[in-house]
Amino acid sequence: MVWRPCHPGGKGSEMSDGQITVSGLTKRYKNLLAVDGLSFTVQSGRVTGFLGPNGAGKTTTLRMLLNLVTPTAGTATIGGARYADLTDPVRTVGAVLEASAAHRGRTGRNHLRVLCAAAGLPDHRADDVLELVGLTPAAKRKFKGYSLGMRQRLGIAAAMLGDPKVLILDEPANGLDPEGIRWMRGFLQSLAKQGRTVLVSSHLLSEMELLADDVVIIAAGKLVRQGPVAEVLASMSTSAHVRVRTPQADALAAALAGIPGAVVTPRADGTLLVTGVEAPAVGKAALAASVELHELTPERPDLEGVFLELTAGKAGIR
Ligand SMILES: Nc1ncnc2c1ncn2[C@@H]1O[C@H](COP(=O)(O)OP(=O)(O)OP(=O)(O)O)[C@@H](O)[C@H]1O
Repeated sequence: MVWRPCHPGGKGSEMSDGQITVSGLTKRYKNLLAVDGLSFTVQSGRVTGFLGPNGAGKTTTLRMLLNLVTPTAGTATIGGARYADLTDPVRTVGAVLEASAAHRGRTGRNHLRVLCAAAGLPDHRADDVLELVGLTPAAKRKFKGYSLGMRQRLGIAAAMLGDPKVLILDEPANGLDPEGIRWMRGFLQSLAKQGRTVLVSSHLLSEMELLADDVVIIAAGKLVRQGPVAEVLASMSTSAHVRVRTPQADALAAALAGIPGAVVTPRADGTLLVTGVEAPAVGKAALAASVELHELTPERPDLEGVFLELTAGKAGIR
């Protein structure tokens, strides 16, 4: 086989056929609908966060995408084809579903060379991907001496051997230290910038807010919300609220009582949570009532808040 790297980045079209389309995807285990008529799309050139409470069906969905689990109904395609029908799966999709496992006595480099041989890829791809994930200095060290972070990088290196258009990762940040997480974020974003499709499941919502362009949120096997992170957050802006610090809490509550929809709730940290009214109106009411303010901060919901609100009561571990 002749190795022709894709040279992503220069020509978007080379990488543009990596859309993932999940349509009516369903998986039943006896009485349990692990995935229940799920439909969503994942675009190339973007990092998409796949979010859901424990047991929501994320791993099962990813495994169906990769033909590791047979769907009860529905389809999952990558670039228009089911995984099983891909003509060149190694170049089309790379996946990291769990922390990398390798022969303990084998070096990282040899582990990757074995995978190259199995996939019909040239040996030098092992060195290419070690470089890509910053593992070159550890290339000749044995796997048993690798830290968890290094094992995660090795797993990603293995997924990148075929220079795939699509990368699928299940909880890649698990067990990484802050530096490792920062590296992962930059790495995945750079792959998306090259036009690749990056689908990453995670329960680290604050991290997802930094990492992802789009999110797909599921609960109890069903789609709850999908779209660009900014839009999903904006769609929840009705629950925007204002944090107020004042030594005259009662007077402020009285001043706000005249504003329809305004609700004042004391918080444990001594501040007041004001909902149903924007910050300028709170400030104006306080001024009119001569209430002294020490803090007036609009708080937009973050992804964590949105996630909890959208998935509330929709089953955790089933
Ligand atoms: N092989 C199986 N047999 C029976 N039930 C299964 C099987 N695999 C998964 N399940 C169940 O399907 C549901 C969805 O599991 P899945 O692992 O897909 O969820 P998840 O969103 O990835 O959760 P987590 O974040 O905890 O990994 C769970 O209730 C799980 O127990």
